[in-house]
Amino acid sequence: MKFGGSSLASAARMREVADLILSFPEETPVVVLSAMGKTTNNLLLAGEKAVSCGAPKASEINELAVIKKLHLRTIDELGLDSSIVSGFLDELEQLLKGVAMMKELTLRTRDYLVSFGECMSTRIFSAYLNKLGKKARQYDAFDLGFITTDDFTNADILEATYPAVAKRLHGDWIDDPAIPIVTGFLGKGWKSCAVTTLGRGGSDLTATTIGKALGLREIQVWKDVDGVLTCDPNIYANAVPVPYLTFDEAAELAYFGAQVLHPQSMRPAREGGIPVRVKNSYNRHAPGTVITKTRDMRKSILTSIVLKSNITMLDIVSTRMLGQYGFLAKVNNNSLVALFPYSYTLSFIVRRF
Ligand SMILES: Nc1ncnc2c1ncn2[C@@H]1O[C@H](COP(=O)(O)OP(=O)(O)O)[C@@H](O)[C@H]1O
Ligand SMILES: N[C@@H](CC(=O)OP(=O)(O)O)C(=O)O
Repeated sequence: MKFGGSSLASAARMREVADLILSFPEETPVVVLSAMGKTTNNLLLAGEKAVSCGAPKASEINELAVIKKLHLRTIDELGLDSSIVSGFLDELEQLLKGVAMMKELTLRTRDYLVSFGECMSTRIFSAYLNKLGKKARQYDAFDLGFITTDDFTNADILEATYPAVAKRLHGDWIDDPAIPIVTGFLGKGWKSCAVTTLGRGGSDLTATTIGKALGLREIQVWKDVDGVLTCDPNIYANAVPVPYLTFDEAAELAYFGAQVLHPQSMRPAREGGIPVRVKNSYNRHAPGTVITKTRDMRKSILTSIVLKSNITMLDIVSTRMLGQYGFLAKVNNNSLVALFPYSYTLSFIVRRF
């Protein structure tokens, strides 16, 4: 079960999520959590401000105060001990001072900086479940076996992750059963051994990776909408849930910008043949969207519409392309979104910078 930042924005939401998990007493879920609310955005903003504010002012960055307030208030309202996060909050402040001194925020430091969000949310939630009498154990994905490429801010999960995660979670469960509470979004670079992140929204990928590693029956991704909708609800308020999708359809929607799922997250589920259910933590009885390998295609012609902004369409027309090959190899495809090859026309859709 994965819960995104929108499901964990406050102490009240944490209570609700705990209640939801405990409402399946016969299940033994693995729980994956994102950072609370908008914490990742605030950490990134704080990092950017630190670059230019000068070391003495780093402690006064507004986003740092917002992050501190949210986490300390949540701990207080849940009746937990502030020592759960105080070490992280102190270190975060030191890190921002360091960034301010260096006047530089590398991609590697950026990943370390944002990791504080998931490290804190999982510790708070795990402590809360334990307080409720439900035994839980917190895991940092980078210590659990999530091994990634060293592409900071957009790392890819390596194959070695699956056996490593399975071994650790099985072993711990046999030794001392407790609900695992795992940080989403984070990994460990295989060469650098530094904290990496899986790209924005990467906790969905953490969840499907664990699903495949353990061969689970189902992967549930809990959001703040009634499933994957026919359109982004911020663009069209009357969008309705799509009850069934295939992995390919969901991956395609995510790739073309439907923010609801991480673009890579369908891959492990597809490889493991594990259904993904997208549910609403604010409306738990809504059926949501079930994503599987195949579905009945007879009823729907159009599944969902994605709007992608800042793109340009380029048509290249030349009769010299007829019967030729190797033309595409010469095209710089760094910003390529889609390509339509015809006999002597190439239509490109590229990102606008
Ligand atoms: N086609 C779509 N279906 C559902 N939600 C969408 C779609 N396109 C964009 N969204 C947005 O995605 C949000 C959910 O994704 P996200 O914010 O990543 O959730 P979480 O933080 O809970 O993981 C919704 O609140 C909605 O605004
Ligand atoms: N906290 C990270 C990872 C994530 O998956 O978040 P969410 O589940 O809230 O989209 C982010 O904001 O990108």
